[in-house]
Amino acid sequence: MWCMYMSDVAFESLTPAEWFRRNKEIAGFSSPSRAMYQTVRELIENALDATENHGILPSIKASIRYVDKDKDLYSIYVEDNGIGIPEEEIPNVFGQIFYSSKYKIKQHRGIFGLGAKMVVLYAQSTSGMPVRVTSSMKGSQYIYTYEISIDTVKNKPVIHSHVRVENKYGWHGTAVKVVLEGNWQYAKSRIEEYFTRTAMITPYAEIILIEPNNEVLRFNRITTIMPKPPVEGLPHPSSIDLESLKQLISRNSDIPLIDFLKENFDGIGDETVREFMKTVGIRASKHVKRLSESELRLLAEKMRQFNGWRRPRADWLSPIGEKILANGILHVLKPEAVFVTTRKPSSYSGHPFIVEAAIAWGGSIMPVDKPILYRYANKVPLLQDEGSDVIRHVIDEVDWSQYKVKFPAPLAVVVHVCSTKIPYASAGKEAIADVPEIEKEVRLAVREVARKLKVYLARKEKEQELLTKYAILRLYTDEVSSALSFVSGVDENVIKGKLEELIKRKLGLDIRAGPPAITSEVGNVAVA
Ligand SMILES: Nc1ncnc2c1ncn2[C@@H]1O[C@H](COP(=O)(O)OP(=O)(O)OP(=O)(O)O)[C@@H](O)[C@H]1O
Repeated sequence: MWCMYMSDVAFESLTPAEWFRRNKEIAGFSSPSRAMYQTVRELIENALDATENHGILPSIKASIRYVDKDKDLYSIYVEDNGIGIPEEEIPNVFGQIFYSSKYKIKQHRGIFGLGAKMVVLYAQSTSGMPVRVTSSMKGSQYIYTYEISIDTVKNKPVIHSHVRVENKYGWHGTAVKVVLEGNWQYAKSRIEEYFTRTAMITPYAEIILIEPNNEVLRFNRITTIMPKPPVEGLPHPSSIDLESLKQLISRNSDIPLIDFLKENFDGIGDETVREFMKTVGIRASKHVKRLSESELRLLAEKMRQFNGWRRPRADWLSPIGEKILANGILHVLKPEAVFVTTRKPSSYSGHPFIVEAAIAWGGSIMPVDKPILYRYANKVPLLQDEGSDVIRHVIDEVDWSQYKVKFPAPLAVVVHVCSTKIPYASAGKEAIADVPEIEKEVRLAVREVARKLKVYLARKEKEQELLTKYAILRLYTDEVSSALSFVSGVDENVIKGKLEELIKRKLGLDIRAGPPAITSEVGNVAVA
């Protein structure tokens, strides 16, 4: 019976490409509209990584066009002016799942080495057409174009065509075109929202989207100041586990443990390493390749537990920065005032992170019953799964009345978390998990900008009170001046002028400033 059962069970192995072809929804390709949005998102994120992370001001052109309206087939095209992709790498970059240049300790939008391949897989599963990739590296003599699909059984690229032309005008960048099944009607608003939210934190980018009906969504570059690109970092000792320790040792030459630690980790200086070695009980001069299994286990455990490491460095991060963030928000949301903060670097489990927060108030922001929340992780707008995001949880617990906010109120809150490892709550990369250290920093950041808002609202309230008092007193000046002029014979206008001066002095208003008015705060930026 048992044997029969066993003989009924057939085992097989799937390549990552085949597995993801069967489980597209895990990567966000769950329906034609969602797939359209996800495609745009993956391609735009690659385009931004290829430009700003290399100090290039991004110019991105995207278009979505009908290919066959009856069959819901669309072409999606995204072109950037980035560093380009080496010619020989293009097939693997678009045709092999888990192939990436971003498996590094450094802040990127991309992390998995999956996005572009999911786009190709979805396109070939729906339209049957390969992706077309055109690219040229900076300074390259040629522009090369490939047509590629994925052999999912082998997880390898299939090259349909490969041409090379002379690069006459020194173009560099990458242009990707795919044809896939979509649903523009349902995807439109989410895609437009994605572009708008992206533009809000990248005011140094020029982004254009041409929609199927030829409508154009354009975001002009309003500043040429960009965040400093991140540099590549080393792992922090408190983020290490046994397997990563073994891998690092196997990639190294057989050197003494103390040198291995100093050379391969962030935050380990001479003094720290000496202190640490006292807690481990392994000889500092022992060569790493001679460490036994139990010594390796002990070492990894002690590295995670030791409290004396320096904090992870934040050079691997690239926060947006207060001025750029304020500029972007003013440009896109057009509020009356904006308050911004970039917090100092912090860390969780050995991963550095920085939280940035902004509050935008009034102007074109419509009054709502709870704050409009704009969430970002590594400069990527998060549009889905808001309910499971730590940022939403923090915002929900804020008592806004403490900050003089009475709902409905024209209040938008922007929170950006950047890290070498964003702890996403799910594979869809749409929500940040509840990590206590991140939660605390988000809370502090939001409170910091909320306090600025409170000061601003208190000042406005006072101005409003003065305005009302002035208006009431001003009602009587004509009558009183006329009566006093009649009794004293002094010119009525002279008395009126004196009376107005007196009122202003008593109300503490600037006499030269003319009648009081709420000062225009359009464009007011307060950097907390
Ligand atoms: N427009 C582009 N310009 C330059 N390089 C690109 C571009 N698009 C993709 N690449 C290269 O292809 C690699 C794979 O991209 P892919 O979208 O599959 O994964 P990823 O961006 O590394 O991670 P994720 O799956 O999280 O998006 C990138 O790491 C990058 O090196």
